[in-house]
Amino acid sequence: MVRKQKQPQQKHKGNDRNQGKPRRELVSASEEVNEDFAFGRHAVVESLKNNRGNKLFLQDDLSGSKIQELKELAAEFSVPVSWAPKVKLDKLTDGAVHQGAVLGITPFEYLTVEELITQTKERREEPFFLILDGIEDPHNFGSILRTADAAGVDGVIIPKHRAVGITSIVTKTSTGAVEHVPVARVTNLKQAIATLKEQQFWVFGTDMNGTDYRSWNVSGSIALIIGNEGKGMSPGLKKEVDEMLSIPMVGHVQSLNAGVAAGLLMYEVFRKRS
Ligand SMILES: C[S@@+](CC[C@H](N)C(=O)[O-])C[C@H]1O[C@@H](n2cnc3c(N)ncnc32)[C@H](O)[C@@H]1O
Repeated sequence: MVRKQKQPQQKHKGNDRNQGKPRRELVSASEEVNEDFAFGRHAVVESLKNNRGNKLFLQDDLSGSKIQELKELAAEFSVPVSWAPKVKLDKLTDGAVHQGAVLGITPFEYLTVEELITQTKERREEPFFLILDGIEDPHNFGSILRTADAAGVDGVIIPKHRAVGITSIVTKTSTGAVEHVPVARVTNLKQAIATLKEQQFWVFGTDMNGTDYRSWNVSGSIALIIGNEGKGMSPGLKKEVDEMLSIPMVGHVQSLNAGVAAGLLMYEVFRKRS
């Protein structure tokens, strides 16, 4: 396949650093339950650094250097700190593991596909996007975002309906990668793919009957589609791709976990482009 080159450019989200000190107060955390939250230390740190924090809850019987670091970061970004018992933090996070740190955050800002393309092309000649065709499990999505950040993926495109968005579990599972990987959310993936093709992207699908991914030509601007955990890729989208790819399997199971398949494929691009 002939692949087109793009001009280098520049990036998206900025971190507005505010000054100031956190207020230290002991509160009832239940007053904040209607907010979006990030929890787990890595996720909290990354959300604070990305200036999305509006109130930090720390477990009142914890201390030490990690808690101190969080307090200092909150101060740097003018985020008030409240101390709450573990049981309150458990309530805020629905019993999930929060490591003593829960941050009230502003809602995640999704991009449009057009914004994603424009922003990415400002800094990358040959962008690599991931398209998630109906990933429903927040742990899969979070783990895919974590690998996407590690492997240098330029952006992720998700559908608005019948798929998980950026929830607090996704944020936690991504260990903060959600603050670094731009995510576009669209009402129609077919339309998004058409937009990518207009911009000279090569679009690749995945299932068990495609070309061996080891012979994948990853040059040019590319987008890779990962299918739903149960149904795989929708048949309508398979018709839109330039090529279907498969990861060979020699055992007894019928397919890999979506996050594992996505990880192998993301790192194949990384390996071939490095
Ligand atoms: C659990 S699989 C879906 C299985 C589904 N029953 C099917 O037939 O496609 C979820 C997604 O992971 C990716 N995947 C899993 N195993 C794969 C493999 N061996 N080769 C390529 N992609 C794979 C595909 O994107 C697939 O849609």
